[in-house]
Formats: sequence, structure tokens, C-alpha cells
Amino acid sequence: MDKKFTHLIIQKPAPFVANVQLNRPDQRNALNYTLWHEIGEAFNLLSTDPDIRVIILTGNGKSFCAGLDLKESQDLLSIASNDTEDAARRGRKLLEKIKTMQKAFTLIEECPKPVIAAVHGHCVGGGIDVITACDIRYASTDAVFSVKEVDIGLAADTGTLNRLPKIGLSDSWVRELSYTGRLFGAKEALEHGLVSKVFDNQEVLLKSSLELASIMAQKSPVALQGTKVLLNYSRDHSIDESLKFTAAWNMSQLLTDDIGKAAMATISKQGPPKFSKL
Ligand SMILES: CC/C=C\C=C\CC(=O)SCCNC(=O)CCNC(=O)[C@H](O)C(C)(C)COP(=O)(O)OP(=O)(O)OC[C@H]1O[C@@H](n2cnc3c(N)ncnc32)[C@H](O)[C@@H]1OP(=O)(O)O
Repeated sequence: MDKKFTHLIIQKPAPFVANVQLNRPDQRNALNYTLWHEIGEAFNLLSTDPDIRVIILTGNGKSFCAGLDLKESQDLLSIASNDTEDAARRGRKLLEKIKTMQKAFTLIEECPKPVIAAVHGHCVGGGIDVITACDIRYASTDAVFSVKEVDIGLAADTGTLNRLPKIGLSDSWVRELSYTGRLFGAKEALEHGLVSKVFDNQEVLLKSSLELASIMAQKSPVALQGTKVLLNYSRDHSIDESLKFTAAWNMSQLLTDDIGKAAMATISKQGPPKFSKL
């Protein structure tokens, strides 16, 4: 990808795999508006990049992400306290701001390519918003999480409270974390299913994330992207609705050459076939 970002680095560590790196290490990857916006922009671009089939999301430096940049969030507060405008107008400005911020992380979810969040160090507040929009969450043993918003006087509004209840966790546990903001570690996150694997250190975490990404990147991109689209749809709809959507989706997608190539490779016991770009 040619686009240059201020607070993101995008590398291509393996064929068809992108590594999106949050890159404000000195601020523990706190999300200022530039980084917030760039996350959405990057995933939007990657969603149609035919050279990328799987994305790994990591944080550079000591932490994965320290959440909202508390030093650069003054304009949010200034909208709220601007007494030259009435409450309704200030409310409408806040609405637009929140919707824009929500959309940046929704673009991770809407990206049809699977996204693996590889979490080390702290992942708090907005960091949880980010990882709940990802498909797969891996962590290293040093990872520390917190649904921190309640501690700064707000109800999380950019994804956590909307997505955490949908990823198969205990409702009681989600509520306990959201009402207290308490820290919890990788072991607890694994026990409850917030992350699906924990690794001894960040190096092994990154290596294992790359291995996983490379396996997925060898699959038919038609099949892989369709699988993400259909899993997301079925999470948000009844079985009957999602069966209908699946049938309509595959009306076109079953016309792919990839099925023949994959079947032939299986029968002839060759390695994974080379699929055309999508
Ligand atoms: C509409 C609203 C939408 C979304 C709202 C989201 C809400 C949230 O995200 S709530 C969560 C907010 N974040 C926090 O409360 C975390 C604050 N940070 C910390 O607790 C710690 O920094 C740490 C993450 C536990 C890491 O600790 P440590 O490794 O010891 O580093 P520090 O020395 O504390 O920090 C280094 C450096 O980074 C700056 N920094 C860290 N976090 C933030 C932050 N969230 N915002 C701005 N800056 C941050 C910290 O100030 C230090 O800067 P120096 O200039 O070096 O002092």
C-alpha cells in the first residue's frame, strides 16, 4: 500500500498478509484523533487491496493500546462545555463526533479480510473497542486489559459495550468488567474466551499470529472473505434470516473457479492451489 500514515506502520511480513502496527509507542499507542481516523482509513483501503488476504493488528512499544488519548481529547470536552451554543446544538456535534469515531472501528469489522489482534502489554478503554472489532484475539502472558471507560466518567461508546456481549462471553463477567473497570490479565481473558490463545512472550505471539495468518492467506479469498461476511451476518440475525442471506450470497460466489481448483488440489494431494487475486 502506497499511502503513508502518521501513526500507523503497515508491513507485509508474508505473502498476502499485512501487519498494521499502531505506532505511537512513547504514548503507549494512545488513540488521538489522527490515529483513530487512520485506523479506519487503513482498514478501508486494505479491504479492497487484492494483495492482502489477512491482517494482523499489533501495537509498537510497551503497550498494545492505552485507549483514548486523554491529553488530546480536549476538543470533545470543549464541544460539551462551549456555552456559545445551546445544548441541542452541542449534542448534535457530539453525536457526529461519536458516530465518526465508532465508524473507524466498524471499518475493521466490515473489512472482509480476517483480522487477528495480537495483544501485548496494556490494552485498555479504546484498545478493547479495537480488539472486539477484530476476528481473532491472541495475547502474550504480559497482556493486561481493562474496560476502563467507567473510570473516566463515561459509558464506553465506540464498540466495547456493543461487541463484547456478542462474542460468546459470560454476561456476568462482561458486566463485572464494564461496571468496575478493573484490570485483568491474559489468563483470565483466555478462561472467559476474550482471547483464544496466550503465548509466553510477544515474540512467540507475533510468530504464531503470522503462522495463523499465513495458513488463512493460502485459502481461496472468495471462500475466506465470504466466511467472514457470513459469520458477521449470522451473529446479528436469526438463523432463518442468515440462511437466506447465505443462499443469496453463494448464488454468485459458488460460480468461482476456486472451488474447482481447491477440489482438484485435494484429490491430487498437491499443495494448496494458487488462487487469483480478489
Ligand atoms: C467519545 C469517547 C470515545 C472513546 C473513549 C474511550 C475511553 C478510553 O479509552 S478510557 C481509557 C483511557 N486510558 C487510560 O486511562 C490509560 C492511561 N494510561 C495508563 O494508565 C498507563 O499509561 C499505562 C497504559 C498503564 C502504561 O503505563 P506505563 O507503561 O507505566 O507508561 P506511562 O509512563 O504511564 O505512560 C508513558 C507515556 O504515555 C502517555 N500516555 C499513556 N496513556 C495515555 C493516554 N491514554 N492518553 C495520553 N497519553 C497517555 C503518558 O502520559 C506518558 O507520557 P509522558 O509524556 O512520557 O509522560
